Amino acid sequence: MTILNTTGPNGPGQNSTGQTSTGRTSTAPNTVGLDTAAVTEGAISTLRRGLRLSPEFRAGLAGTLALALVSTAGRVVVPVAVQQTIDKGLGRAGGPDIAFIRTAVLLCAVAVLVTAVCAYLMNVRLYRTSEGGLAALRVKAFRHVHDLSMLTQSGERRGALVSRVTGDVDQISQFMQSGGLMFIVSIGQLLVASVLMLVYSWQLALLVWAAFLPLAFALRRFQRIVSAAYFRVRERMGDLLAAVGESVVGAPVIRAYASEERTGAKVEETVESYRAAQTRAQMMVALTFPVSELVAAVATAAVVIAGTLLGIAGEVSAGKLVAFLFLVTLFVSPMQTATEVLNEAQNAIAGWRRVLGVLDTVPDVADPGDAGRTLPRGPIEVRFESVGFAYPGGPRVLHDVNADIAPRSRVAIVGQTGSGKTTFAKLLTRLMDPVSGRVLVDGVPLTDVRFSSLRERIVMVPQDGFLFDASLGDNIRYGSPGASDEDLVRALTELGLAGWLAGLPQGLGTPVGQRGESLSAGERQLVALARAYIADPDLLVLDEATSAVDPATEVRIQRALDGLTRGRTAISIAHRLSTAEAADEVIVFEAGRIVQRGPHETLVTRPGVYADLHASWTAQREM
Ligand SMILES: Nc1ncnc2c1ncn2[C@@H]1O[C@H](COP(=O)(O)OP(=O)(O)OP(=O)(O)O)[C@@H](O)[C@H]1O
Repeated sequence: MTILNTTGPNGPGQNSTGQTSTGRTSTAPNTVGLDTAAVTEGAISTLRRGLRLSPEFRAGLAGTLALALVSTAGRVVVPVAVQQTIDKGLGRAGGPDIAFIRTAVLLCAVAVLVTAVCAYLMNVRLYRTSEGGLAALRVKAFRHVHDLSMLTQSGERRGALVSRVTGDVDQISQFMQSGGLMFIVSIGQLLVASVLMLVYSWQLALLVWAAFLPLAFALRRFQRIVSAAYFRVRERMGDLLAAVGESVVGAPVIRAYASEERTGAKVEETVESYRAAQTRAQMMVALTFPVSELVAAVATAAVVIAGTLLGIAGEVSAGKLVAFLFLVTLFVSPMQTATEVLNEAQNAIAGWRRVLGVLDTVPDVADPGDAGRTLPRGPIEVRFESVGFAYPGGPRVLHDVNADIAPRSRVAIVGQTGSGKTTFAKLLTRLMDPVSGRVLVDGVPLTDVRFSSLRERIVMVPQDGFLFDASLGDNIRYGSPGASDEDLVRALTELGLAGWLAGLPQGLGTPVGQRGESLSAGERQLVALARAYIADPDLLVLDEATSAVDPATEVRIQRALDGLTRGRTAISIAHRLSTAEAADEVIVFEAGRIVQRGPHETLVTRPGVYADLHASWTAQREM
């Protein structure tokens, strides 16, 4: 089935057993809304799952880690050189050994150079790997969004959905490229400094660890609080994007009703919420800076005092004590950057959770895939068997709907607003699955038909045929990507639209503008009909547009509709009296039930819902 106003083909994401790309099995096929289970998941588990899902991030990690090790090992060269220079060069029994000092300085210079080159190479590798991983993650998340049903998508505001695929992935990017880098270097630095400290003086090493151990534990606990704060930040960003997006898309309505003030206030509210959440999170992180500074100062003072005492007792040489002070600085700086890394990591994990929230969401309308059936070509027969439907969390809106629609028949669906017509059409095109009963096409349950076959055979033309910011020809071609310009011209001619095409300034090349704004409402409908015609489906589901058009366009639309529906099964949600009159059969809905069906001529003579609707249509037309 194809909804001709929306997207291209669905991307992969779910297999025939109902598994998502993350490997979770669906336990609630009717679940809608994005998965929020990840919110309660631990940081490490999120990180692990995220990395498992994006193996690209791990590509060449061993090489990068080796470079990180060399570049961090190089950092201890200076303290070692200082220690050697003092103890062996300057403190030699017979006076300073200049040759030794020169060699030590030279070796030190070479080591520093090697360290710098390794650090550069490590950066380059990290950037390459992380950008590759992020691009793959974006594509994966985007494709999965398209696998989700309309119902799931409508549970999440569009802007927030966009933010999950863009902003949230960016947060991961920042961590992978700077926080992650700092993380690797910091761990390496901590290890190397610790080992050397142990070699120089185990007593002083224990002293430094004792000073920092409580801080390490405190940071671990603190991480959870910061994590929750950053999750709120990401949520507020989603709200902000949704509000801004809505205000831009709805700009004409906002202007028409002079509600700029109200809309502005709403957007400002989301900006303010984002600011408050971000400030709160950053203030928490900022608190860790002075605390770690304090601990560093205490550790340095303790080393100076204890080191001096050990020196007097002859257990530590002057060179080792000076080198130790260098090492304490090396040990302290990862502790301080840990807060920064924590900041980046929490942000990234919050982002990752939201991206995983998309990927974890099981598509509730599943493609049977290769296990599914392919429908043969030819006019389609439709059958609704005791179909019931309720939107998530809502009451039943369709009750025990039974209907048989013969191949090639033109059926008009009519009823008061809210009576269930669109819901009926959505079930027929498998945008949603019934809560009870089943829908069959050519005797095959819709749930057994593979999406590719469904899209080929069934086409839905919604009321507001969405047009992409491309040429008229390209918009029509969405119905059949391989169609040539000649095919398009032939299709338009067969629909009686050759005159209209000839009147357009650039013919098929005419740009339609964003959402087709350069065309009139009637012209947009013509494009939607031509798009459906070129797709050549066997079952057409038309949600008739309600927008008023001029009489000439009305005639064109009617002619195009006749051409489009000829020889196919066509089910129209009729908003026009003429459609119901011209149909082979009319199905009348009231409060989610089919209350009447039959030809217009019969129904119009019987007292009932249809006769009442017809009377009010006729009265309107005569006004
Ligand atoms: N996405 C949704 N979530 C919750 N309830 C919905 C949703 N869409 C429709 N409904 C409800 O389902 C019922 C049937 O709606 P439906 O859109 O099928 O009516 P309709 O006959 O097509 O109306 P209209 O002629 O105005 O388009 C209504 O009560 C409506 O409020």
